[in-house]
Amino acid sequence: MAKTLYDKLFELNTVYQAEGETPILYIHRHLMHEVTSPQAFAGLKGAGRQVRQPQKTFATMDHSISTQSRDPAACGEQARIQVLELDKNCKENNISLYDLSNKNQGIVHVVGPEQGLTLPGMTIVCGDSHTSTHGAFGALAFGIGTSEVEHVLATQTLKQAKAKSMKIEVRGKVAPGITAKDIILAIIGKLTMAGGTGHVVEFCGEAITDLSMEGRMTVCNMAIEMGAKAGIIAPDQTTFDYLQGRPFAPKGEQWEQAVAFWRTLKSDDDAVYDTVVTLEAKDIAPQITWGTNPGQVISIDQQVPDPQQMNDLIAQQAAVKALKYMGLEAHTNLTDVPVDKVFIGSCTNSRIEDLRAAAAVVKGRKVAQGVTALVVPGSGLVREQAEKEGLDKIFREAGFEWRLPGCSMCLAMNDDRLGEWERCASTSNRNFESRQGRNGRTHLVSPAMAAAAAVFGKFTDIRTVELL
Ligand SMILES: CC(C)[C@H](C(=O)O)[C@@H](O)C(=O)O
Ligand code: SF4
Repeated sequence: MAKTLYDKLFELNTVYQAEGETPILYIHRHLMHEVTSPQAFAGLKGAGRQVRQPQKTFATMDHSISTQSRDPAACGEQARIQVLELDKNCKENNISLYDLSNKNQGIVHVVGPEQGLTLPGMTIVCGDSHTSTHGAFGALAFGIGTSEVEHVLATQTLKQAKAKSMKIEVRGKVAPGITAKDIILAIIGKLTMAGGTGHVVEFCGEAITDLSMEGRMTVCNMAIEMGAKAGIIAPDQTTFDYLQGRPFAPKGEQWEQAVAFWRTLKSDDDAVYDTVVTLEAKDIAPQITWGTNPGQVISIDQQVPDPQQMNDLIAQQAAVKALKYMGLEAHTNLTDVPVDKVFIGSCTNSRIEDLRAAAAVVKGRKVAQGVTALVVPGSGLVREQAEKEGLDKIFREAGFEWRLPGCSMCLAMNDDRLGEWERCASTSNRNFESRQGRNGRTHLVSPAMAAAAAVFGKFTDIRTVELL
């Protein structure tokens, strides 16, 4: 029978299967950060068990750290304990750690691909929902809970039922200025935040294969925001070119063999999916969320929707509540709405291409009066590359803060957060109530749109902005 890419990845990595039982997958890479690992290590220790394959686990520090200083105590006692626990646990168990003094340190989903740890065909897990990012390489990658982290540490395997399959095809080419972030927000807008529930989503079509690896990661990163278990994109030459020469990528003859195998990782032409969704790329305009879930999204040239015009009662009630929280009226043009803060960063949009896109808009301009704007590179290597290209200078001269790598203002778990009722243009992936700080208001946008909001002081249609 014809197989989908997901079928192939699942079969390839199943090490135990029996009638009436949940299959068991082998796990190639276990990524880790300071927030979801301490209890897992404690559980393991309590049970007197060892880490089964420490060389397959890689850790970094990202959530509970400051991006203004490398002092582990900078974000308070709880954060300090988390960070030091991770350090201790990695040392005790021979696990590689990119700690705060390591130049490769950064957000776990930026670091993995960058190091070549993320390879096609692999199973990759992490105690973090945005592990779906790694699916951009044709890996089966998904977030797991803390008890599963413990299980993977002990066995290097995981019980996993097979999900349903969904194909999302984005046909044709996007218009100039439209980015991966706009594509995925438009998809979530169409499907809603629950549209992918129970599915592993394969993204395909010309607009997807046209994307760089950075763009593909942005798309798969947010698969989780429509409720999907994972997102995947079939590997191709773009994938191989990105990976070649990375520290953990295969070398020499092994590289050739690997690429030959990776080329087989695609859905058969006549493969059947449980759900199929199609979008036309040319219809996608710059996207911006107006509400408190990522499905509450519009094109920048549309007005904020009127709940009274919504047929679905639940959607209507959610919209009323969201508008109240966001301090917005129906029929508002968001291009009339000022912002207080701008956050360019997170595992969705903190890679070099994202910073280049933002810098292109910022160049020759200044951050608007009253706006606080920060750029937080996703990793030490992204930061280094950006500095080599002089992007840091462009940002600093315009009045942006240029930070050290970490999750920063994506979530209110460190020293960066929104003040009460502050409005933020953010390149991150979640906009629920208080996500970026108590009673903060988040609008999810692309890096170029965030940069435009910073320099014009209000949301701006990137298609109207001239590059200086
Ligand atoms: C802290 C962590 C468990 C969490 C996640 O799983 O996604 C975080 O990364 C987030 O983005 O909310
Ligand atoms: S950057 Fe944000 S979404 Fe990504 S792992 Fe960190 S907190 Fe989660």
